[in-house]
Amino acid sequence: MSQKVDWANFVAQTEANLPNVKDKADDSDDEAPENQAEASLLAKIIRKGLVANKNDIEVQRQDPKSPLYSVKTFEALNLKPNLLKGVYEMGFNAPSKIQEMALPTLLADPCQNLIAQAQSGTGKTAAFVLAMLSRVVPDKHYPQVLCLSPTYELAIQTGEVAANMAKFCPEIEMRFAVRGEMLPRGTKIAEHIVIGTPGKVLDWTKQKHLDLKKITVFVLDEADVMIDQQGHQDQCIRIHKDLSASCQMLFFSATYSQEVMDFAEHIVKNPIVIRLRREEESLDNIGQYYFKCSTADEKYNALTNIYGTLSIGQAIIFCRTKKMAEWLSQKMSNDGHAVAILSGDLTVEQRINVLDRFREGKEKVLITTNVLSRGIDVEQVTIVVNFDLPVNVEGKADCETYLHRIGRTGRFGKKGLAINLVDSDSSMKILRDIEEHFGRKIQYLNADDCDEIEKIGQ
Ligand SMILES: Nc1ncnc2c1ncn2[C@@H]1O[C@H](COP(=O)(O)OP(=O)(O)OP(=O)(O)O)[C@@H](O)[C@H]1O
Repeated sequence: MSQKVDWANFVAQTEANLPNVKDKADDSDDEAPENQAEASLLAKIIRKGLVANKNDIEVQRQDPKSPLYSVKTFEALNLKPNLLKGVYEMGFNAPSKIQEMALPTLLADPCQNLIAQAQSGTGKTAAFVLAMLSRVVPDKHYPQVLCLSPTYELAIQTGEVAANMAKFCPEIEMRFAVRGEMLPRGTKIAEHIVIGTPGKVLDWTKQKHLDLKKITVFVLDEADVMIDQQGHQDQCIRIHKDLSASCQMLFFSATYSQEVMDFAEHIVKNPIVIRLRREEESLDNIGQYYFKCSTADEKYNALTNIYGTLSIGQAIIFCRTKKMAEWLSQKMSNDGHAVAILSGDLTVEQRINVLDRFREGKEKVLITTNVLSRGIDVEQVTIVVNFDLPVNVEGKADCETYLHRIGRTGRFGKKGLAINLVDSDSSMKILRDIEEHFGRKIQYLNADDCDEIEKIGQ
């Protein structure tokens, strides 16, 4: 996994790819406007929107309203020299706003508890991983840091970030507590950092492999879903109860409902609360559009029409259910469109394999469910498609999940696109509710109205 944001290279690559798409789309405009117009228009939007400004990140760093704005340097944040080396090796030149604001609290002595919210892709993971690595006392050979993630994939990704950052700290040892990891009876974990999912961690504490009493730093990533979802909530509360009173509690997420925030403040003693910007503002970098279709088949056609554009960079297509993801992937493959699928039905090995291939760019278009809606960081994802809009158990708009899904693009100051496919009055209503929730218009992508689209793309 590449941690380095190489904007210039990405722009160069994307621009190198664009003429083909444009040529193809322009030709098709003449010959088959019905079928190709959407692809052509999308290509224009991408040209204008995604590669508009080569110095974009630097410009954002100077803008006090940007999540990348920061007046400090990593040196000023008092990191250990070998950690600092690791941070620079990852290509991080300056901290983002959440890193600048959270790190003094994360590293404070005596320890401070923290509940932090900052938008997707602005460096939260990097911030808490730095704290985790900074707190380890290497010559004490027992688990001192526990980090919980909601999914297998996210736990592995966090471990990879930690391993990259600790490149010059070979004395720090880590272990994953995730599905598929087995320990012989009687084994006591001796690694300093344990990163895992709540189910496995609980399992290992019950079997006495893992002693939570000596944990000094507890990180809850995607804290809102961990607190809000019944299964996770029970497990997290049980784990939390076994931690010592002096353990530092660090909660991170891009979204918190008021209820979840109240609960978090109830279980975390005297926390510092950092909320960088209102969640709706985190949509700044992501152009949002929708296609209006009449039937599910039309949705499928719209998707295949823009397939060429999706694979300019990389794209993630979200479906509501595993069954739908399966159906879509099968149908697209049968029709000659290369796609990969990642759903909860795959084995652990298959899931890792698919994600690795996607990260390496061997797969351009990935179909998935909400299992990948949070935290997954793949630099080249330029477009997110909601084949189905996200809904909660009551069938109403799930705005948090929408934000997390589209946050798979537009990461660390980059531009991204979110395309929503709407096929019924009820899905139109969900779209309108999402618009209202964030106070943002989701633009109608009208294949017949080029002028309008040209304006949107600017
Ligand atoms: N200071 C930095 N300079 C440059 N790149 C950075 C910096 N901090 C993080 N990044 C990169 O930005 C991307 C997003 O960071 P990260 O995954 O930490 O975001 P996040 O806020 O945890 O996102 P999410 O809410 O989706 O979990 C990653 O590719 C990461 O390597």
